[in-house]
Amino acid sequence: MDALRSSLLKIENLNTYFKIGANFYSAIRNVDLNVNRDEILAVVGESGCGKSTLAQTVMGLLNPKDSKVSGTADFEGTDLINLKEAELNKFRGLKIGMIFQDPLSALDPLKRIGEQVAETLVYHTNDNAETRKKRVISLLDQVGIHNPELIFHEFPHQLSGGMRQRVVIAMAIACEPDLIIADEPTTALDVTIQAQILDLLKDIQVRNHCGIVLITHDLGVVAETADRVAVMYAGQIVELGTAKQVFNTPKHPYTRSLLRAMPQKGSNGDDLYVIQGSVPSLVKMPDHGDLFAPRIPWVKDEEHEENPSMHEVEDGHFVRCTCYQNFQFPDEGGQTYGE
Ligand SMILES: Nc1ncnc2c1ncn2[C@@H]1O[C@H](COP(=O)(O)OP(=O)(O)OP(=O)(O)O)[C@@H](O)[C@H]1O
Repeated sequence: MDALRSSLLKIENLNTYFKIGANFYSAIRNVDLNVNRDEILAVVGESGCGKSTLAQTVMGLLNPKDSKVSGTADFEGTDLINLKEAELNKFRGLKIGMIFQDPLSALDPLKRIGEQVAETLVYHTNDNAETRKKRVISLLDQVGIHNPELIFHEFPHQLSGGMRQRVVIAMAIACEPDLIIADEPTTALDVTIQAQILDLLKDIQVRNHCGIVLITHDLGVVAETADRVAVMYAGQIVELGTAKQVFNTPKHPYTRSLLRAMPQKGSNGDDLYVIQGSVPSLVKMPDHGDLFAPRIPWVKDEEHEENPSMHEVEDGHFVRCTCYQNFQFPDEGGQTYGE
């Protein structure tokens, strides 16, 4: 199936550094990632792993005064990384739609919904006002807003959180972009609304034949929605595969830890696994070796590669570092591991 999907975005050797004090520190490290048409690719990891920075780097949204970027992000033949702002604006909204976590901050409180959804159309099309209005109402309808003519005239504060996120999605799909980048699109919503928004994203992906990058810290969201999954830790992809591969046969200790830390149905949470430690700040991040090693201290040094590389463990399923090969959690015997 994957071989049939055409590549939309090809990220190669992408590095992002932030200036903190007098120095630059790595936030994204040598990321290689393909996003295909007709797929939902989830990027998962704890807070601070670099998911948003990856999206912002690709979209040219970082402040050049405190960041540096190297590598390429080839979108249908154009490298987005070194594009000037004016050139990037031809892609944003038209070819690539963006959905952010907090719909309220994505919307202007002083503008009516219809006007805001129309803005992308004003920028990218020559439609007259009447055609635009029809299109906006159709878009509101497509994202599941039941009374689009009425909502067209309302202000953001008059809508619920779920409705506002539907409006933001309508804005993102207004020009039928080939790629949608959704950064934690359901995090600010309650659980039942989350499921509806994920269903909507899936419908849009199928209907518009686009590719979607779904950034989330919530593996539950991924299991329901994604075709492929990239697991990020400390700015690196540590595991990549189909959702089935990553969920059914997870390899990297980080992926396995995230899955173990997921609440299970019927559990009261008492037996929830807690991953030791936390994602280090950029300043404290080691600059080589297996960056997850400090959080699995029972694994002997020699089990890690000095410069962990990606290994293909089955077709399309990649894992970083060799430490996955014998990895066990302490309650599986991991503490006596290697003795
Ligand atoms: N402008 C910035 N200047 C300095 N450091 C930054 C900047 N933006 C992000 N960082 C740091 O880069 C790392 C990655 O952050 P990022 O927001 O990309 O992670 P994330 O996985 O998306 O987490 P979250 O879901 O909490 O946003 C973090 O250590 C963060 O503190």
